[in-house]
Amino acid sequence: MNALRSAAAFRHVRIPRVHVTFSQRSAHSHATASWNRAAVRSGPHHFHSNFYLPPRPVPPNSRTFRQLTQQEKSVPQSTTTTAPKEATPAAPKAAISNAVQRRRDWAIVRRLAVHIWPKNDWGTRGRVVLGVGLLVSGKLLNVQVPLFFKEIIDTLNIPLDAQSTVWVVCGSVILAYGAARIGATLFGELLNAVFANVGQRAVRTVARQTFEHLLNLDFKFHLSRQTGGLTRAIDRGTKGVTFILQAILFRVVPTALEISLVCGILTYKFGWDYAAITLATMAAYTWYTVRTTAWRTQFRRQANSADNKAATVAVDSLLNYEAVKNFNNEQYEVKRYDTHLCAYEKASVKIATSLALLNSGQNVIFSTALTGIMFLAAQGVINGTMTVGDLVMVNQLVFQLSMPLNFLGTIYREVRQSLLDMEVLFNLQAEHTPAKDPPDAKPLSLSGGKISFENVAFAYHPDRPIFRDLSFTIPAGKKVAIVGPSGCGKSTVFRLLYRFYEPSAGRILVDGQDISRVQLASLRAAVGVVPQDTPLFHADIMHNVRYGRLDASDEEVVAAMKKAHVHDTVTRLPDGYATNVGERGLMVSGGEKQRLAVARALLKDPPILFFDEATAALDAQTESELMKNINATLLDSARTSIFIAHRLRTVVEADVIIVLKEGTVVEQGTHEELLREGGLYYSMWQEQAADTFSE
Ligand SMILES: N[C@@H](CCC(=O)N[C@@H](CS)C(=O)NCC(=O)O)C(=O)O
Repeated sequence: MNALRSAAAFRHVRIPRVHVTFSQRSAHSHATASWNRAAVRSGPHHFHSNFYLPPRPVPPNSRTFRQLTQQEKSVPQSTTTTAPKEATPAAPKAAISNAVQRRRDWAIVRRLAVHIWPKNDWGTRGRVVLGVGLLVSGKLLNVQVPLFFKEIIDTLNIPLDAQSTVWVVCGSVILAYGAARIGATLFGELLNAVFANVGQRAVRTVARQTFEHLLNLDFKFHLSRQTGGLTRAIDRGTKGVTFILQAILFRVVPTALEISLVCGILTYKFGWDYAAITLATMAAYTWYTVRTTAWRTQFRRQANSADNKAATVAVDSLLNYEAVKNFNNEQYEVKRYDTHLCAYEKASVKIATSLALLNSGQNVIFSTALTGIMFLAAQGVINGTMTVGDLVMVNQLVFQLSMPLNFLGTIYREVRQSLLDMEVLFNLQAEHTPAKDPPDAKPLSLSGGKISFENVAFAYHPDRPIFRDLSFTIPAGKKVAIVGPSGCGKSTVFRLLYRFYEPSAGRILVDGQDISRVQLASLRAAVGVVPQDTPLFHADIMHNVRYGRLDASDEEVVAAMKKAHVHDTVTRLPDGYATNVGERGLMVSGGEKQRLAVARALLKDPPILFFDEATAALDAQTESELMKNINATLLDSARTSIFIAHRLRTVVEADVIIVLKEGTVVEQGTHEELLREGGLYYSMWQEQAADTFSE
């Protein structure tokens, strides 16, 4: 039981952070290069290579592990970092029956199987066929090793001629023994190499599909989700894909094949009783391992939770050290920290002691069976029905099975966790399907860009309606402003026109076509926006502006930047257009950002252009400069432009001003007409004029 002993030697008292190679090895190489160093989980970049296995939270037991709280599910951190707090998206519902869970797990495995045997991908299929060939050949060679060993012993176990040499007696069998061992290992490693591609392709496809799906989801979804949670779900889910594929392809299938081969050889050569003992041992071993691992999982969960809490206390106290010092509370904080360390210590001790119990139990079951088999075989030798070589062969055949089985518990635990992570990932795709174009949808055909809202009703929350019955028309090619007090739904007009949201009643028409019946992509291509807060990528200025039209040449970008009056500012920067704007554009001032947004819109050159409070964050001076630029560059007679504005001075030149209040149009006309009317617009104007005066 070398392998079992070597596993015990590698035991970790703390939750293990282990490096391992997930490769199928021949029996003896397993005993030396222990699985404790074998990769049990790998990320998209580490399908076969060594990698860091984070101490992950694991299912407490198969009955209740779906009920883990989010906190418990977060990846435990070292005690000097804060545990991630964001919720994992679309977590599976709590309290589902075992049968339902099993069905879901199988559904996930079936979904993965599609990637192993993808339609029309003959390259991948070829690799799979080759891989299966390598797998079977490797295992066939592996079971030959004890057979050759038997031959060697039996040939030597007869009175030999004094002149005989090893070459004459059993040289060729010894060579065959060595070749079988080398062959088994080589085939195993080749299998790894062949399947690396299949596994990585599956990971890439799942990650790409999820990412694409998330980008296609509507506004509502993104507003209600934390990005950190989403990326973590993708990360963990794709790691789960790798792990499950590896576990099935390199652990479960080869081990099952080896058990069948061993049982077949034993039955064929010595009768069914050997095979019966072997099979019964495998069943008992598996049952004990699964039960004990499920029970042990609670200790890992407790340790993870204590680790997270200790980290939270440590970070909190260190960040607020001033408060700690001001009130002389160092000892109080240490005590708080130590409470969690104590819980961690207790849980870790239980992890170690229960691991000893698991390993001991596994060893007892296996060794008992091996001892029983040795008794049977020894009796066979005494009876003359078996040779000494047969006894050695039976021993080695069964012993070889202990190598892969030594990590059964770990694999079981990790497979369950991977299934959970993948369920979260696949639920993201299944539960939030983005709206599709109707089958008869045609591309939007523009003839000027007239926009009509007809009796539109809409609410973000059912109890707080934004529009009840909104109707207005924006004439083609005109410059129109939508104004009104905060919360009157000005910005929602754009979100509905861009179909970020769908109205609950009424219609929105562009040049007489109902926008819900046209192809969404064509609608969005026709509408551009200069938003209040320009989203900038963590990239250089050239990339950020080109985002308006990805196929624009450098010259076109520069021309747009010149029109937006920001070219000179950029060329004065040491790195010019190659200047990185920083994470979310933090390196760029508000005014520059707006100009970049205008340049982007100029590149897109849409027939309908929205300014969604585009200048609201700017001071009066920058605002008036920018408005001059906009008027001079973006607004030609061919373009319908809509200004959503809070500051009325930016819209005095508009052809039509629509005044909204509580989700309906209360006034409409030119600036002069509305002032003459003396209504809401007039009072807003007076109010803002007074504010400007006092400023
Ligand atoms: N024989 C056990 C233990 C195998 C083992 O030693 N696993 C390594 C990881 S590859 C370990 O460090 N386990 C720690 C633990 O299970 O707490 C099993 O079947 O799971």
